[in-house]
Amino acid sequence: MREINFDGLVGPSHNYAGLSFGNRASAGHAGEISRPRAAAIQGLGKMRRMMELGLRQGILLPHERPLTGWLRRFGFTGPDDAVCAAAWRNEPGLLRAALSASPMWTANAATVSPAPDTADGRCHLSTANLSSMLHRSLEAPETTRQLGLLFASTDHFALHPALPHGTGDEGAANAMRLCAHHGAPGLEIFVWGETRPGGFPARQSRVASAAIARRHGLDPARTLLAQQSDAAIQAGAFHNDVVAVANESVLLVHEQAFADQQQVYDAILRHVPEATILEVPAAQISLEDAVRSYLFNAQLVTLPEGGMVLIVPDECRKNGAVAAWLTAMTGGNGPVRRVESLNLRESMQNGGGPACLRLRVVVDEAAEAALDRRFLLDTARLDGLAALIDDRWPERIAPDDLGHADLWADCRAARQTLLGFLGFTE
Ligand SMILES: N=C(N)NCCC[C@H](NC(=O)CCC(=O)O)C(=O)O
Repeated sequence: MREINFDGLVGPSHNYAGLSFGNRASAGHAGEISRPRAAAIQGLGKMRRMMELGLRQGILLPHERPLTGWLRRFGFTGPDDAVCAAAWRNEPGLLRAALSASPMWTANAATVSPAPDTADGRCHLSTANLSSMLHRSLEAPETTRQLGLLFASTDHFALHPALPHGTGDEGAANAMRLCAHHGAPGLEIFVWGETRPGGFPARQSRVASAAIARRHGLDPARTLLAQQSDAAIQAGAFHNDVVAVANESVLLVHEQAFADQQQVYDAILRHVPEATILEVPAAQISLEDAVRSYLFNAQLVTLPEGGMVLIVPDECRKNGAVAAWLTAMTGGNGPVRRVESLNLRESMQNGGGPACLRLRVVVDEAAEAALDRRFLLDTARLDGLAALIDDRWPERIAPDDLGHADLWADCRAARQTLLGFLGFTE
């Protein structure tokens, strides 16, 4: 079995609206000028690198923006542009939400349990409700639609709808899987948090995590619900994947990721005795540096020829403590000897690193063959996408541009061109 990464293609409306309370990068860059074209090209650069490494790469598509149908539910009427204009005049926050390109962070699209872990031997997926943030709560219906096409084969896949709102679920960003190798049964770890009054919100609820494990038919003996540490949430780790990343038998984790660190390590070593836990001490890298650099939001991947590579954002090289730790790690005797760094600055400035931008799905050959090919990339399609983005994606978006009909028209047209190129007729 092997892992396929489905990256979210950065949509043409990518902008900095400061919509995510508790996400320090989102707040810190609010009101700045964004560069959607550069953002999308940076994302494609990561996909290209993954393919060069011999890994299978797919995409998920930007959603319709502005999402006029959603704005209509607030009582705005008339033609689409009149709806958007009225929303901008009366409730600009609603138009900002309806224009967010947040579906690009597909680690939050769904939670995935590969076939070896589930009772019926199919790969189970649950669309995330993303109900904690208004702009992200719009995503689930379109995400379900795309996942329904991509994973249409019920012989191999079972897709569950989003959980009811109010039970916060942010998808794979809060789940980890430890196993001997991708095809072996794994220990699935679901990380949930509790909101402290006056603090940053915890976005994954225990109720949601437990429900997903139940729905996916996981063996309770190989399932762990682990509480995220409050220190991590307050430092800006709004998802677990900002402080931990796992791949096969390796866990890279910050010392302060969980409320009970030892409970997590004990469970891992019980189920995967050969596991390597690379714990980064707070004395070497503080939670603040972890959040600033997004070290743990790396993609840790197994290469076809064996061995693992850690794909980090360039910000890790610029942070002295993190750069020193990475040099020491690759020089040591551990399972991760290679680190590559990529420029994902446009996404990073909204709090999305390499791992946020991808949904990982482990499949066998038969399940892979059943996937909708339109979501899979080869070099020719990647080149075609780059040319299309160069041509159609806005170069820059300033905060006031969000209220202009020209931008709405450009975003709609860019997406239509993309859908046509990829073979989607709507
Ligand atoms: N950690 C993972 N897996 N995903 C990162 C998601 C970043 C996203 N940022 C935003 O939604 C910012 C949008 C804005 O401010 O305009 C979020 O906070 O949900």
